[in-house]
Amino acid sequence: MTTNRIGVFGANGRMGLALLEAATIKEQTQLTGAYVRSGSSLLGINVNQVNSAADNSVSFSDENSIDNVDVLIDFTLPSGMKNHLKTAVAQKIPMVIGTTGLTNDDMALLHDAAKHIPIVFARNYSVGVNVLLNLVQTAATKFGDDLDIEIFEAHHRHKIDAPSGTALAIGESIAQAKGWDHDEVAVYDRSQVETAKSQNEIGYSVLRGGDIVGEHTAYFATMGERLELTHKASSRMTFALGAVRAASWLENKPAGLYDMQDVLDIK
Ligand SMILES: NC(=O)C1=CN([C@@H]2O[C@H](COP(=O)(O)OP(=O)(O)OC[C@H]3O[C@@H](n4cnc5c(N)ncnc54)[C@H](OP(=O)(O)O)[C@@H]3O)[C@@H](O)[C@H]2O)C=CC1
Ligand SMILES: O=C(O)C1=N[C@H](C(=O)O)C[C@H](O)C1
Repeated sequence: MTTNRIGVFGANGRMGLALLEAATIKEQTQLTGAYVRSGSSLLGINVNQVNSAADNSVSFSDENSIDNVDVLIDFTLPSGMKNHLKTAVAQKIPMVIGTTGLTNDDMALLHDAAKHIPIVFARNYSVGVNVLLNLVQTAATKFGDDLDIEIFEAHHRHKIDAPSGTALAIGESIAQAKGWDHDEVAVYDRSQVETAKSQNEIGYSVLRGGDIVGEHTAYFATMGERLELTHKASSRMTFALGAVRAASWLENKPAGLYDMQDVLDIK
């Protein structure tokens, strides 16, 4: 296997820093780009000064000057991701994207871009959550119709989007198995719904606090019993190593939109 040269957008972010380390320590990959915004005070500074586990031959550089990379990784915000996507398409460089909080319009841009370059997009790069996406489909269909489905997620105090991308992916996976339109069955705010819960709903609830890396529980509750399927991430390196694995998997793939279940071959 050849060595993939990896460039990381948003390299100074929480995930960015973990990705610099993951691309450095994986044998099949080499970190060659640590991209930050134009004007960042980090430009020119060795990445090793910010994360001592990251390759000390690389310095932070401007996100508008990409070269010497085989694949780009983006865990930023939707506004950043859209710009980075344009750059990747213009330079025909495959992308791994983990940014959440995307709108339907943003998703349409991803689908368009994937006509030109191969892209892996996943709202969670852990193995556990991608297995969970299959398990919830089994749970949702093995109980009868008298079933209440709720999804709870907890994250650190800095997280902006809610519910998390992973919570929505779990809900969409359940909706698909039930033959439901997710947008029609999702309930985000029960305080405004002054009726009892119906069984054709997926309810979401959210906690934000401290340094929680990411926790998700899908509840399947009926009369007399309740099944709870929980995933807990305890390190961002889990996501970063998954994303770097996806970057290696992308080598020689044709243009198209893939996800982490494709990478893990568990669809
Ligand atoms: N799919 C998955 O497995 C996971 C996904 N995530 C997602 O990754 C994203 C980032 O999370 P996290 O690292 O915690 O966030 P941070 O806030 O720590 O980092 C965000 C990074 O994005 C950069 N950025 C933001 N806006 C722009 C822009 N318009 N142009 C260029 N760069 C920009 C920031 O740069 P600056 O400092 O200059 O603002 C910073 O480097 C979130 O959407 C999160 O939900 C997180 C973990 C796992
Ligand atoms: O913002 C985070 O931190 C995370 N975001 C992703 C999400 O929105 O699901 C994945 C993970 O849970 C951490």
